Amino acid sequence: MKKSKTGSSARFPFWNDQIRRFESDYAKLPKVVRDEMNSAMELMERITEKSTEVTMICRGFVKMKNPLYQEVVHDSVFHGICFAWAGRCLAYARPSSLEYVQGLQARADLHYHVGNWDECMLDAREALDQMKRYKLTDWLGTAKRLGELLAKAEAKAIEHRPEPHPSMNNYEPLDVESQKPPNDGCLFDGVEPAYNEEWGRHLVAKRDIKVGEMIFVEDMDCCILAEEKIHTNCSHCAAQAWCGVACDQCVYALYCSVECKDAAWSDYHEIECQIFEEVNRRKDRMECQAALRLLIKFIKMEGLEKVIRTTNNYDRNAELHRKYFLDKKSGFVSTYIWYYSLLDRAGNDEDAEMLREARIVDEHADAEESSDNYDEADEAVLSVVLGSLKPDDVNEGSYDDCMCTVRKIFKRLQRIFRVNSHWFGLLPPRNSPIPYAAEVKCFAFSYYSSLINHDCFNNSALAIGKGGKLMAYAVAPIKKNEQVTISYSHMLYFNLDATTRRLNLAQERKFICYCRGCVNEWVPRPPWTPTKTLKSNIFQTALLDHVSSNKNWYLTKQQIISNKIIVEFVNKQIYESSPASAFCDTGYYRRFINLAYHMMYGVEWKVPEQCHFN
Ligand SMILES: C[S@@+](CC[C@H](N)C(=O)[O-])C[C@H]1O[C@@H](n2cnc3c(N)ncnc32)[C@H](O)[C@@H]1O
Repeated sequence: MKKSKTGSSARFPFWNDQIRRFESDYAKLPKVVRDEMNSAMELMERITEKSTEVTMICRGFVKMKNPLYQEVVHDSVFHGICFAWAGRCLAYARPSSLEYVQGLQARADLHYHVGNWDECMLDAREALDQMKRYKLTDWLGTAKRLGELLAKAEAKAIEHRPEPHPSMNNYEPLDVESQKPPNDGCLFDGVEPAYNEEWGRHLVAKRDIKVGEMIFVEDMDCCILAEEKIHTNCSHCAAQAWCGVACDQCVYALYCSVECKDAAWSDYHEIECQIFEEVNRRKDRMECQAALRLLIKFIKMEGLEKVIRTTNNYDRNAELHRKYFLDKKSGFVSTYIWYYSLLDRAGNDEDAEMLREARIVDEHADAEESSDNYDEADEAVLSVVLGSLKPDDVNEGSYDDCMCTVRKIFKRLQRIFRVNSHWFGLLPPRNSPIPYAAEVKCFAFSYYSSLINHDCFNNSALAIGKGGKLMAYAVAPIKKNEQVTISYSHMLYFNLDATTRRLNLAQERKFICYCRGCVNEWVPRPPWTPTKTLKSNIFQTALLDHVSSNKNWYLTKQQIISNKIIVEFVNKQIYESSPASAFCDTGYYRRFINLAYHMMYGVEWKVPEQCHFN
């Protein structure tokens, strides 16, 4: 291992140990990977007093012993850990400190190393701004290095700006800075909500939609951060909040800007604030926090009494309210009923029975919503809400009745969040040759996204952009009148058979999947007509041997990733032409396999009956 210029071995003795243990592994790595690792190590050394984190990085590094990982995944994992570490450093350092600037610089450098030019420029610019703003003494020559890095990244960004794929003739790339929905509305003219007995509520394409085309962009109604993002991202819009502002009262909720802080305060945080920390400690934090925020918003809209009256009214005449099923927009009653009725979709009782028999759903799941189902933790939280929002005319006598209904609504909103919200990942670097797995950033809930059904070979994917906008974009061509679908699970990578996929969905999302892939093992056709099979290269020969040895018929992730031709091809087909990354999407991977098979053997990939998950 290259010796550090700054003498880090003395500062981080554990590193010597790692060097001894992994020198031989290291020697086997390709030079390019070694160089990258060395430069990343140097970057880490620049930031002092973070030895615990650096130790963790090295431990993570060490875990990657599997030789299969070395060439492709090793360095990406390593970089991933470094990113996380630089991020953490930023989160804990004071924005006015040089350490913070160095964190930004390290991250900018890492972005540069993995070819993430735009992000590199953003970090470098922010670091320079911070130095200027806080008049920091530049005793390390940081400003000069940042200036050079910025210039290098700008040059690279121009050189590497991807050409839109020819299939994207009419595609206008998304303006990531503003991400404003066109025509002042949420929905592009391509899709509309629909309802039928078979699929319940769903979205349907009104015209042919091309790969990469934006389907809708909308504001989210509620977003709850994943555990590991609580200290780094905005609690209101999920954006990164490195220089964020915390709530003045609880000092716990973090926001990316004063605008988000004010919006959260007036929508729900004014009340949530009193119990924020407590709710954050709960095992069911996500659904509890979401239900609480929605409940507070509703009560603030028209008052507690109206909420209770509308709920009771709906419960008595659920069928009559079907007219609101697709219409959320006109007034409190329809908005509220639209939310509240989300669970009442066309359901299959036999499925529910099967899930109960398999102990996938709790036998007492229905009792969950019963107003008698008394939970002390809920009670404490709800009494704070009622105490703050109770109108004067709710006297002591009717308080218990109120509490009963509020308890029921709270439980139901929790279930709605579990069923109708979706996870949103971080967008991986655009030009990265390595398909990063998506990192879950938040679970969010919005009108159109809550109507999208699942398909194992989904034709669209969701992403979250700056300003907390939720967007859906096509990852496969969508025909007029076809249902627009996403994939609900990031566990469905690759070649799982229908039974395994269904089990996974049943466990994660509590329903039995009836998508075309699960019902009759449908697989998508490639979007082009193959002219010839590629000449076999070393990789393909090895792969054929591997496949025909019959032990492992399937392709391993590493094998597919290693094939640069395919990576390049798929990049062109899907990734570069998409406004957001298709890598965070699971249907993408299955399509990837299909394309890979097509390119290598000129045949369509069929899912075998017996299959393993690698
Ligand atoms: C986010 S909601 C989608 C909207 C829903 N169809 C409705 O009417 O409200 C998710 C629920 O829709 C149903 N669903 C979605 N995709 C499905 C599929 N492929 N097969 C069966 N049910 C599905 C499941 O009941 C699931 O819990």
